[in-house]
Amino acid sequence: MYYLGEMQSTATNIFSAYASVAASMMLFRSIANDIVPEPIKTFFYSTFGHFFKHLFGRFFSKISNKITIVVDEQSGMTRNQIYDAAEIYLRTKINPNTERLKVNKSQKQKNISLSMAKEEEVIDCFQDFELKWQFVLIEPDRERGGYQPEKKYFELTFEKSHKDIVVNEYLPFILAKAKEIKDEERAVKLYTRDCPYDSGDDEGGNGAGTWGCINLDHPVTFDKLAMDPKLKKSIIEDLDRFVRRKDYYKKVGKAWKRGYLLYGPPGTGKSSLIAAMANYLRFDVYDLELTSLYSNQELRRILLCTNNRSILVIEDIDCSSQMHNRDAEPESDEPSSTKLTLSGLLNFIDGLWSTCGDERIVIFTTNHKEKLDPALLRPGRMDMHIHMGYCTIEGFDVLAYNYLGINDHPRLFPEIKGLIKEVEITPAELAEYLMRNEDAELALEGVLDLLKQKKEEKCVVQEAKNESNDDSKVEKNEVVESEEKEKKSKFGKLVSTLTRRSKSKRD
Ligand SMILES: Nc1ncnc2c1ncn2[C@@H]1O[C@H](COP(=O)(O)OP(=O)(O)OP(=O)(O)O)[C@@H](O)[C@H]1O
Ligand SMILES: [Mg+2]
Repeated sequence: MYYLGEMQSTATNIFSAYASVAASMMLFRSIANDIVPEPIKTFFYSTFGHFFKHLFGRFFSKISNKITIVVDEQSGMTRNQIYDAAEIYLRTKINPNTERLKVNKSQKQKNISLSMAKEEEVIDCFQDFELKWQFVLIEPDRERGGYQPEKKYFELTFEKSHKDIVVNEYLPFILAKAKEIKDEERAVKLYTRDCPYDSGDDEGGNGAGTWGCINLDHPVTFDKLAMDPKLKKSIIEDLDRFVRRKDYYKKVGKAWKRGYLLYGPPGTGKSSLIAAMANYLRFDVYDLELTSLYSNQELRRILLCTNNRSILVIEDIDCSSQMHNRDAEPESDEPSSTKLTLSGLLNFIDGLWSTCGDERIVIFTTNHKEKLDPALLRPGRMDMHIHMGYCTIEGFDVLAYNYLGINDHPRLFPEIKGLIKEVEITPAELAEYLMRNEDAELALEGVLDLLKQKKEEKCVVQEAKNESNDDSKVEKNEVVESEEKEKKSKFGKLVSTLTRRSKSKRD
């Protein structure tokens, strides 16, 4: 047996006595296995039925080439990471016929999880061989009194020939898989500066008074977002590529970070997209309100207190940059290097800070891309510019399915879709109307009325425009006419003056 984790020291002589007995047993079993021919074993099995089959099965399997690794809960004074990883990983392998399970939920977990109960076994497959996990719990002997901790460990049994693969590949695979599951299960956090709650998180990085956090219980996911399907696909691919390219970023000497600029009218889903990204990657979100900051130094301090695998969000960057163009305040006597400026922010994000952490995403949002400082739009600054526009037909399909659970309505869908092509309507407006009635048909009628109203408004605006165009044409014509009249009159005057002069000359 191999012991991973804490090795309890026992008296050497007891151990060696045990070892020699065990060795003799092994030798005896091995000889027995070799000398008892297969037909005799089969004869025994068929003749003495289940009892002997079980007995001999156990006996002969024990002599087979199996090895057992013990994965203790503790590794010295600390927890054994392999034990923790195995516990998480094995939850996904629980056999449906298992009769006893344990149920768990910690504060950091989103959902309830099940794990193996005492003495339960789980069979796993790796590459092309089988492994057996058994959970062992040794409860304290109450009669002995005094403090005795309970002892928990897993026994992992497999064929000896696979020992190297298990140690070098299977156990690292379990560590990686458990991390993936843990990330998947942990609640995504939303950090803001004005949140009164502390994270209660001991992962470090959150200086007291710097960021408070709550769970980001935003239910939005990519499939619920109404947006251009190609754009959605390209965003998901971009995120996937980003997270799997750690080595690539290292190789090309770039900080492992990515920047997105989301722009579009209010209510088109910029904030929803950020939440969908966070839920997809299971990254925490740091929502930074620049108006609450007064200097580049403060910004630096704040940003240094953010964790890896996170999204830093600065919404309405056009407003923030205007507000903090503090160089424009002539009466301010702060040295310009300490004031908060957009260039300070960009330099920090692009500069050394970006190399301090891993898997960082920065997202800026704006309703007015055209108002942005060109420094922000410079190629290479934000890796992807994402336009969130008015609702399209595909977007409506997503919303209708999401809010009403329907894919079609023979009468209302065609009319609604026809109007969606003609008018500008945000997904937020549509969502609001789709939610107004539980009855799908009534909700769709509401949407149709809204769209008709929008179309009417559009027509009125168009007519007004046309009229104002006509007016300006009329005005233009009038101006031309009056100018011509004036010219004519001037010409007339000139003619009459000249005629008068020539007349007088003649006279
Ligand atoms: N593209 C979308 N897909 C699905 N729902 C959407 C979409 N856009 C908006 N919504 C709905 O409208 C609400 C408001 O949208 P959201 O806050 O994401 O818009 P925004 O673009 O961030 O607006 P603002 O520019 O005002 O910040 C969302 O909670 C969601 O219910
Ligand atoms: Mg928003």
